Amino acid sequence: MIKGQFPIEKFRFLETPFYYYDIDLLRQTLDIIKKETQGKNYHIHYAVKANANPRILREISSYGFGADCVSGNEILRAVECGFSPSNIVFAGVGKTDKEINLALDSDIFCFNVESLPEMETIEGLASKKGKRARIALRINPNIDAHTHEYITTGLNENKFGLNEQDLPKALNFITGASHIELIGIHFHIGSQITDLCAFENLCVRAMGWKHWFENRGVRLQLINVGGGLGINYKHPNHCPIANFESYFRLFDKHMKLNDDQSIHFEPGRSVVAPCGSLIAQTVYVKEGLSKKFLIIDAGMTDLIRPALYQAFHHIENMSSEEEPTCYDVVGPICESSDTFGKNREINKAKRGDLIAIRSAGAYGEVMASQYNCRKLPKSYFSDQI
Ligand SMILES: Cc1ncc(COP(=O)(O)O)c(C=O)c1O
Ligand SMILES: N[C@@H](CCCC[NH3+])C(=O)O
Repeated sequence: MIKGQFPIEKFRFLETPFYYYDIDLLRQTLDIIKKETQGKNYHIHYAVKANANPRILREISSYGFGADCVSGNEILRAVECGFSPSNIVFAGVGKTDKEINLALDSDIFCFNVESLPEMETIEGLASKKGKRARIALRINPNIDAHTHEYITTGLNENKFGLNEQDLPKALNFITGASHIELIGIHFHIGSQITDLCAFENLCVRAMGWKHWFENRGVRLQLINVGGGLGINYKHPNHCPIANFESYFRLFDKHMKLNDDQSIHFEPGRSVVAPCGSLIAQTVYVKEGLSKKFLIIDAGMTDLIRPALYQAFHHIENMSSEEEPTCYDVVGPICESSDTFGKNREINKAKRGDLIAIRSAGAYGEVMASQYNCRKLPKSYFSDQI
């Protein structure tokens, strides 16, 4: 841990557990994304699902970026927090009529369509309103993203997107429809992708589909390559920002588009994960038969990723300078999977010590639950405490 990185003295007055967001780090990350995409035909739609905290959303929207939403409520939240509807894309395999109507009334930029029946529904609802909806077809490219099986999305077995064999039917329907306009194609192959080769494969596949459409007389305005860029969960202090330079350079190199065509990106985790930490307090240090348990007051209800995907988060004891000791770090929830880390070397702990679970800014606070009648965690920001 970098000394002085967290305002521990201030933390002592706050009820734990809570999320703490480093706003400077978030801004540094957003600055890099802006720098890497400026002057190119690149558009960013931040994936709201990763963190929908209003303060975080306002920071991101203030950079002029768009939003990628996956529910009607995310659209409402994004607009409330400063994102322009004309910069919102709407994905999801189960868009309801109510959500589609909301998106049509809000005049969002584009629906990322995931099935033939969804496309027919959008056509029908847009027709009733006398509107024309812009759509991009989400294609399942059958690419292995080499990430955890629960967060891979672009394989044939996954529920997302249209399969190759659906595309002629989709195109046929669009040709005869007067209330939808096909403006692009969309992909999202998975999350926490650290092997950039997966994105290279995606570029090759996307260019293939672009030609497929062009050969059928369809000129696409955009290719949306989704999100998925991973971060370094092991070393949050050494690598606090995702490798955006290499990521965007890869698309510069492999996507050959015309001047009037653009690439859209939907990063989530890479934008917000590093800036968030879950701060907890040590309730007990318990000697087990063969191990020591560090029992903290945060649980899987506050951060479910370790329980759900065996995800690794770096854990540190902010209150101790003593020699590291090996602990299983666990929460108070009545589930054995309520474990944040096993066999972790952490500075020797005592009751009351403050513990930081790092890189928790994405899919942390948004996935919190109230199981065991727990309170939802609060959030604090580096420039406000
Ligand atoms: C369609 C879509 N776009 C973007 C994202 C954001 O992905 P990530 O947080 O990995 O960047 C997701 C989530 O995996 C998604 O499902
Ligand atoms: N919630 C997952 C990622 C899912 C991304 C959404 N498709 C995580 O914590 O890693």
